[in-house]
Amino acid sequence: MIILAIDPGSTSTKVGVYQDGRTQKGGIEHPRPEIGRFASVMEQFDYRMQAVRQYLQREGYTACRFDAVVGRGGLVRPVPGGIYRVNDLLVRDLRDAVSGEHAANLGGVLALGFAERHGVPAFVVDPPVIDEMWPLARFSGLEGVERKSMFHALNQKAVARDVAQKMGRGYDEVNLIVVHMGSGITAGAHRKGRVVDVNNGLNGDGPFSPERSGGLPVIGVLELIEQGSHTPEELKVIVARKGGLFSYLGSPDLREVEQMAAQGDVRARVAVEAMIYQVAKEIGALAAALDGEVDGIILTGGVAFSASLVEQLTRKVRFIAPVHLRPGEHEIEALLAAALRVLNGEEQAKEYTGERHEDRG
Ligand SMILES: Nc1ncnc2c1ncn2[C@@H]1O[C@H](COP(=O)(O)OP(=O)(O)OP(=O)(O)O)[C@@H](O)[C@H]1O
Ligand SMILES: CCCC(=O)O
Repeated sequence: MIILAIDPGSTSTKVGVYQDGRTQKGGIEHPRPEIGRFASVMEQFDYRMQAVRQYLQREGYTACRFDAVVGRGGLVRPVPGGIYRVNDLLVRDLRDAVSGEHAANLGGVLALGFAERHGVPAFVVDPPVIDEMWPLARFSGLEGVERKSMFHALNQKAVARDVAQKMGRGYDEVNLIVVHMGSGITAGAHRKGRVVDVNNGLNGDGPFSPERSGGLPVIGVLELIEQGSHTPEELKVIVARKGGLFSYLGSPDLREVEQMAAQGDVRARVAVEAMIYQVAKEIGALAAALDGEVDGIILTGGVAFSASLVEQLTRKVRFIAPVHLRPGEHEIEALLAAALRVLNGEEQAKEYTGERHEDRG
């Protein structure tokens, strides 16, 4: 059995190949000036196809016949968690960016691009739009503006299942707070297998991150528009891509920022401390949402590779529950394992119908 997994991120495309029990993982970096040439995510399709093709050639997979291709799910309409066969409707909603622009929108279309050449099925798994929020979490405080579920669902669920298993319990038996810290930061309350509350970093909700603003004082933002310094369209881009560490220091790269701090840049040190402070507050809020019944806190994503950040954050939140580290992302493994479950007949792929799903139970 040979399966190809494709996981597009904002500046890289990660690739995985499963072959008879073994997994090979790798990736292609896309320098910001190169990727910045494209006006939209979908315009990158040919460029990313070519990059994956070159990667497969380099690694000696040219003559391979894949049995399935699986991609990271994108911002389609809200759906229940699970594995989805890539169909025409799903491709249309990814192309139309019905729930917003994100590099992940390329996952399903790239998977289909390769699958069609091999005459095999393409799947996506646990897209970021999974909606399992309970009703109270949907309130924002203003009628007509609702909090929406959009988060690093694939990685959060993969590490949560892994930690639950290490605890000797099922994912649906434990309460976990999972914090994915990458370019964006999302923190989810996983209550017995269901993500009942989570911040949507792309929409200006939750802690600030390397490149997202997180929640902002609304009046301050409105004043920026009144003063004419930014249009609403510009502000939407800033909130999702040019906020956080980037806005304070001109870099969304925590490694670079930590270097600046180590060389005595006080602004860099304090900005990182502020990010840690906000993440800790978010974890505290989710602990309250779970009535204090928290079996573990999981720190994951690229930022969790920073020993100093993890140490400072752990000191602030370990009174809540034991802290587990799963640095980096575990998306390729989760994608390949899901496709394998479908091919082995252990799980059925769902049909994407484009109907909006909200778990309001
Ligand atoms: N060893 C490290 N030490 C400190 N920071 C790191 C390290 N490795 C990666 N990072 C930081 O992690 C961030 C990127 O994380 P990651 O690769 O998970 O993000 P992404 O895939 O671009 O976005 P996302 O995870 O939000 O989809 C960057 O700010 C990067 O500097
Ligand atoms: C994956 C959606 C959340 C984010 O990128 O911040």
